[in-house]
Amino acid sequence: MEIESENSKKQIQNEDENFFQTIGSRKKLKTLKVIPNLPKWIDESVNYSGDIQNNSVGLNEIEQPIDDCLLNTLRKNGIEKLFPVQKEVIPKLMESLKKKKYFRPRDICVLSPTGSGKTFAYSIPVIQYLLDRIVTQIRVLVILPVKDLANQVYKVFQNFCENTTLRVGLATGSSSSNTFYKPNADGTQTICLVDILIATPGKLVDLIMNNEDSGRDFHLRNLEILIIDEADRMMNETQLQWLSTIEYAVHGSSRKFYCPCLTPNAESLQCNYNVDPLCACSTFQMRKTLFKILFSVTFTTDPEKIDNLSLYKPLLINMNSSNNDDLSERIKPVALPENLKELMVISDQDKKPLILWHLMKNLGYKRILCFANSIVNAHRLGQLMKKLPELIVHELHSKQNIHKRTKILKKFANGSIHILISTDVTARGMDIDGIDCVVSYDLPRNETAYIHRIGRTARAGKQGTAITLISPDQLKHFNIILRRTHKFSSTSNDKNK
Ligand SMILES: Nc1ncnc2c1ncn2[C@@H]1O[C@H](COP(=O)(O)OP(=O)(O)OP(=O)(O)O)[C@@H](O)[C@H]1O
Repeated sequence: MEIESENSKKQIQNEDENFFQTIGSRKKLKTLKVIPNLPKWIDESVNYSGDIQNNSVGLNEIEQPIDDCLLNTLRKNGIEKLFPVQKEVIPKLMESLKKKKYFRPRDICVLSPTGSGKTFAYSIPVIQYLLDRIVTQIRVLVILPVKDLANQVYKVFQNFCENTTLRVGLATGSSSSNTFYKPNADGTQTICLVDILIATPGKLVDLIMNNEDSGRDFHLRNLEILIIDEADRMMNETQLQWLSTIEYAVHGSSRKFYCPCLTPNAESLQCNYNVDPLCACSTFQMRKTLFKILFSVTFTTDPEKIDNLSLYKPLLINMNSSNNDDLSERIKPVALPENLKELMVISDQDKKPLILWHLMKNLGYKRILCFANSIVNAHRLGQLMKKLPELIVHELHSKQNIHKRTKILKKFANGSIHILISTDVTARGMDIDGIDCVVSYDLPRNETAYIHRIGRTARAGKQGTAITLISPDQLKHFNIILRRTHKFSSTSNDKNK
């Protein structure tokens, strides 16, 4: 009897466990994996190998020839070969831009690892496209998430445009000049002063909106090409609604227009030229279309965010060459720089500053970029490290103004600073020459942050080391980050782990 009642008790308990989740219980419930419903164009991506060592080509070896003045600038900067992303993307963009007069080009989205040369991949073809323009108008807009990055890209464009008649403008919160248009001699018209505008979203929205309010002379009615660098980060800047503001500034109040060829009753149907097939009306409106080009290391798997970009028949070029069957995994960060060595040091929190000192003094690293998770942490560590002998240490964070940050970065690049302790403000896109070691002093929050941090070294095919300092209790979290980062990375990366 007793045994029977024991059994029935157990049975009831098991049934209960199946129906109820007890809060705080250790039992793991199987959770179903959510598979995002991603658009078909991601499945139809064209994949290439991003191997800089084996897949670079000579400057004259691509299908569409690069103009002599751009070739001269490249050679002057010591560039003799085009990296894989440049080899694949430059001819495709040139071809799309050539045909742009007659056909609306497919929008292009490029995924490529950190330090693989994405900036040249978009700057060369758009400058070449503008070389024979007659009237100066803002025709190209490059959007970047932060001032420091916008500054960096501005310098690249300025360098390429030096021996041309093209003018480049910079619109960030701290840019010294905000004059992009001026009145002509008799004051009857306005003259545009820039062909290519590099901007951060906040400043650009401010220029567009204030122009509307106060009648200033800023407009984007002639904009033809929109380049979105660090596209995945830009997709998160939703609070400003920067993309719809730009599109509004280009197209005016309505992006739709009446399409009489599709219906006898013209008023009853509007043809959305973003999604509908080309027709007589849409070709008539061709001048008003905006060619969108996106560059990123990582990409969102959120279908809503992708949809918000309203891309036109997008073509995805993936330099990560992962052929994973799972669509959502294909656009995740997969490839790391080829010559990157990843290391981790398990240490108690109070020993970490000494490890940093040891790396510099005993292991011979010359220039270390060290990441902390907050301004307070960076400042505290900076103050402590400054007390250690024979080390020149500086800190860098968003509370410093852009001029101070630029000055520090310049000093760091020319070797006058040994260790730069930074928040994640420098983690994305910053190209600082000669960093031989990146240290994550605080554990990065996720795999995306980790990939961007370690991507500050081993750039352009060079060697580099990334070291993560972790306390024993962080090991589990760091393992998850590593597993996600290396899930599909190539064997060349695996051997460096
Ligand atoms: N063909 C080339 N030959 C030699 N160096 C190059 C070449 N192309 C680019 N570089 C150099 O490689 C470095 C990295 O380039 P870039 O900043 O464009 O990389 P990125 O892919 O945009 O990186 P991130 O994703 O981190 O922003 C730069 O210093 C650039 O001058």
